[in-house]
Amino acid sequence: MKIGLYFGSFNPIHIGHLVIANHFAEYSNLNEVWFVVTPHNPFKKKSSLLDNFQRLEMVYRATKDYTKLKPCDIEFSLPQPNYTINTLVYLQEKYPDYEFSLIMGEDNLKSFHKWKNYEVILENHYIYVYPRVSKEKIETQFDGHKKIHHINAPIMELSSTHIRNAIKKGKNVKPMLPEHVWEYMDEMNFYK
Ligand SMILES: Nc1ncnc2c1ncn2[C@@H]1O[C@H](COP(=O)(O)OP(=O)(O)OP(=O)(O)O)[C@@H](O)[C@H]1O
Ligand SMILES: O=C(O)c1ccc[n+]([C@@H]2O[C@H](COP(=O)([O-])O)[C@@H](O)[C@H]2O)c1
Repeated sequence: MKIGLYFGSFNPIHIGHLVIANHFAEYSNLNEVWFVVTPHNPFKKKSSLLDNFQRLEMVYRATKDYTKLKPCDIEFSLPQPNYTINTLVYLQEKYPDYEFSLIMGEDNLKSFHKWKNYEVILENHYIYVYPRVSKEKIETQFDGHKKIHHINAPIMELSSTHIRNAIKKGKNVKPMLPEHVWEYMDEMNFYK
């Protein structure tokens, strides 16, 4: 079983995330894509984050109609901030027969050399990188690395930050969110 791990805060999950995950589920050799909801990204402040379970609930609602896309709460029970290496080691021990790969945007690859034990991650896992912002490839120290594959996926310039700010200003953000997520956020008055 080949699993693509798509890590993020998902505060909230939006159409950009869903389009990417679905692209990998449909056009790569991955059997499933798991959205790993991160309680605390070591590079981000935790203060603006919605509760873990509410972010997980949004991922659950976004993926429930897609058989190959799954929410994953594995990081909720691991030490924080959440270093990806710890999660990968834990998952590999729990599912020894699965092959876990990472899915990340080109923006994240630029700072990947600052991640804890990134060399160990690269030794043991493939990384699938998709473009962000422009179709022109961003150069990094990982160019040509045999474990890193660049995949041509659709670009949607959306971000959770933009969505949260727009909601605060009273703007309509409905088209940027999976329908069930928008309904839940609206009902719960999130980010207002
Ligand atoms: N529009 C998008 N298209 C494709 N990938 C995205 C998009 N937005 C974010 N990602 C990627 O999704 C993963 C999880 O992202 P994250 O939850 O941090 O979302 P974000 O929209 O970047 O959030 P924030 O604005 O709060 O930083 C990261 O790998 C990030 O690069
Ligand atoms: O392991 C690390 O050192 C590390 C450093 C920065 C980010 N990450 C993980 O990368 C994921 C996506 O990050 P971001 O910046 O797009 O929110 C999230 O799950 C973080 O925990 C991991």
